[in-house]
Amino acid sequence: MAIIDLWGGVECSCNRVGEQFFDQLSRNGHLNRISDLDLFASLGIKKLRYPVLWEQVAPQSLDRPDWLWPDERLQRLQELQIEPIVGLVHHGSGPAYTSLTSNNFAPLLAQYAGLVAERYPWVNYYTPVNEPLTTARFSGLYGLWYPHGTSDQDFVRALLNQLKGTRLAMLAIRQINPNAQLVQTEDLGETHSTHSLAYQAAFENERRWLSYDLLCGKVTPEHNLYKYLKKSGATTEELLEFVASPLPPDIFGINHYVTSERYLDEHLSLFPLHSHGSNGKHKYADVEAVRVKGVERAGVKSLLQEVWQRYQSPIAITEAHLCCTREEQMRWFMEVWEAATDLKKAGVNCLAVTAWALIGSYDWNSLLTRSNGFYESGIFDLRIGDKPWPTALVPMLQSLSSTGNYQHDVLKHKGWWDREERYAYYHGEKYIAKPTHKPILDKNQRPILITGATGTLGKAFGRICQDRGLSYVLLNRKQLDITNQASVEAAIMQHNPWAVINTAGYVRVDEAEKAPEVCYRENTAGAILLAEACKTAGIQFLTFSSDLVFDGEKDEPYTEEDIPNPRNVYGRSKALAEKEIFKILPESLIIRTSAFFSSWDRYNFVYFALKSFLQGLPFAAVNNVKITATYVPDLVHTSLNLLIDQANGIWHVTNQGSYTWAELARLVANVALLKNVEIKDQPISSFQLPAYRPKNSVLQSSKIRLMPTIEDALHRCIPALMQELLKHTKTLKPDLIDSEENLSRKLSG
Ligand SMILES: NC(=O)c1ccc[n+]([C@@H]2O[C@H](COP(=O)([O-])OP(=O)(O)OC[C@H]3O[C@@H](n4cnc5c(N)ncnc54)[C@H](OP(=O)(O)O)[C@@H]3O)[C@@H](O)[C@H]2O)c1
Ligand SMILES: Cc1cn([C@H]2C[C@H](O)[C@@H](COP(=O)(O)OP(=O)(O)O[C@H]3O[C@@H](C)[C@H](O)[C@@H](O)[C@H]3O)O2)c(=O)[nH]c1=O
Repeated sequence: MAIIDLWGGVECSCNRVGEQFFDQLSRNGHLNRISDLDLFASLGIKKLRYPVLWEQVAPQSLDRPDWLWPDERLQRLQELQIEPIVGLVHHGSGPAYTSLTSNNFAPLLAQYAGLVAERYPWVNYYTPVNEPLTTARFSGLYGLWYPHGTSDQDFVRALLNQLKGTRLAMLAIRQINPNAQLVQTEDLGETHSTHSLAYQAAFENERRWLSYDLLCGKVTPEHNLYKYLKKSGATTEELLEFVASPLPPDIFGINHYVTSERYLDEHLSLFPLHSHGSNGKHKYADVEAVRVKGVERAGVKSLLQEVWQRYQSPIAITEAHLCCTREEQMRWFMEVWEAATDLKKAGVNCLAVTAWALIGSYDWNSLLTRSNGFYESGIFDLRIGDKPWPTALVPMLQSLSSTGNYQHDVLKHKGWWDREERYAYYHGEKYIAKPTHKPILDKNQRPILITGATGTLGKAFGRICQDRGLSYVLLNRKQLDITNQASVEAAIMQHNPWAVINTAGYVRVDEAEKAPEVCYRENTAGAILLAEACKTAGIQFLTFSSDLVFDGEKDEPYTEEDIPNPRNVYGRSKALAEKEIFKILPESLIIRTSAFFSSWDRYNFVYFALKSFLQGLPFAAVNNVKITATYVPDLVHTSLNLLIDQANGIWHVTNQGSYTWAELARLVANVALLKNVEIKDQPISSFQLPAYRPKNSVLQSSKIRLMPTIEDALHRCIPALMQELLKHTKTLKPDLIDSEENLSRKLSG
């Protein structure tokens, strides 16, 4: 039985930048997808942080509120027996007829809150203003959000108005529902620093409590920040009003992120420009403490203990979310859940952990100041399928909400925030962590078994499993010959993997025409043997197929729904493998992909083209065959996410975009900033290749929309590839690169 509750929350920030409102609900589509609520209910959540946002219900004036959307949604939550924690303002500054520094903000918010309570008198939990201190920092101190203040005066005014608004809102709500509870959320990350900035860290470590201290009436003239507030424009009356009639939160909601703890350092040159700032006295960088070696982070458990000791009131984690790969998201949530559960067992009144950003969020990497479509998946991923795709976190949360426990092999390893490779800074120096390269990362963690250790894809899986803290065994042909049943069964017996990834195969397309039996043995018979062994062992199986299963007669891209009709031996061996594998193990995951490129190997078209260009040699390229190309690291990351999500069936995973080989060669030259390269466009027939090549083998996925474009991937690949080539290319033609400055910019990526 779980001793704490699982809550959920939809990322619903609606912040204003200039005259533009950035609204997550329309970005993540929840605004028009009520069916999400049923998905949320399937997680076993008891409460849902849910928006009835002021900016959306009464954008023009409080006289003409539009209740259509919240009526429908709150009614559905009642039907689903999910208790809403209603949020009225989420990183916003209110509708355009008010703002965080306007004196009408608090009374108007209270008026709106009263209207909401009248409409939904059964609602018992409210967060009138989410994270008032964070919003006041971004809107009043850092100038990022409206009204774009950059002073202590604006910061304090914005903070006090939000807290006065919260107090008055709860009073108005309790006129209607006296039992209504205030769930006050805040991000309380501790600040660390160098010795010389200890004073600023001490100030910030006091300031982080201000929302709670003010609401609890603790900010008396004796409070450490009372003078600071007065100096920054707060009046004695408004401060003493909080003391006279405190309105302490009924539940202290902590929004805690791996980046919440900060580190201040005056050695600016060490840190990226975007982290530089100042307090008017010193210039310093403000970075996430998790990246700084030698900084002892408090961590979520001690933070929750600190809140408990300070306020002795019910607490809950009201936002737990990590922008990262599946297994890391699972590890982060599990760490927070275990911390809360342990504290509950130790007598702390810790109520729940909230799975935040259930359907993900957009553009937090720009602090919600730009619409670049940078998406972070949540418990559900919006980039897969035609409805929110249940990631591997769904079965985890379903188990936690019912039993309080969950087992998965990927959880038996530390998260990146606890691994050496996280460090980027150390004692005033840049710090490059020495990767500790060992496959079996944790003896009692069952590995992923990867075949094809000497191959392009096999090696890439090894590297990335290491980087992601996923235990793996990478076996070469001697250690596991996929065409030999005894060898396959022995390897599975010996390593007891939780999944098998087959990257082994015969890829010499032209030679296959003359050696069909070897090609079929390695691409078909071998893959079938592995599928049978996985079926017997009851474990997951992932293998790779190719765009060459198609005949190329279609003018449009091929999707997963298209019927294969291979025109060469290699393609036929792959198509047959697909069919036979699903007969044996229908839950298999088969990823069709095409035309690899990476900076980790030299047997790919991008490498050949770049090498010719740098040698000033003409490069002959096919101009009448259209393909999609695939950046191997992107393919591996996506494949691992799909495997951990227990996806099955056929999936097309390539980078987005389609080119002829000649067009791809030109794109490579452009991205590498090379001019005067000689590309000779030639029809495929001129290459007289033994194997037929379909004139169009462009792959597109009707299921997945998360792979970056080919151009974006080339920008990430070419700097390392150039480094590689310049190291090994004797005959470099300098005039190719239009300026040294461009060469160094290109090489630095
Ligand atoms: N390259 C592409 O552009 C591309 C595109 C679409 C799909 N694919 C598919 O992706 C997969 C990986 O391709 P890749 O480019 O990484 O190929 P690769 O570099 O040629 O590697 C193939 C690997 O398979 C191993 N292998 C072959 N037969 C084996 C056997 N009987 N037992 C054990 N290992 C065996 C090879 O070992 P040895 O070194 O001992 O021969 C080699 O390590 C293949 O299924 C391929 O069809 C590739
Ligand atoms: C080397 C080279 C190739 N090409 C063209 C001709 C070929 O059709 C094409 C690629 O040549 P090859 O690498 O031999 O690839 P290929 O056509 O055999 O490629 C295939 O390999 C299979 C393993 C994969 O499953 C397929 O997805 C696909 O990538 O590029 C040029 O235009 N100029 C060149 O200099």
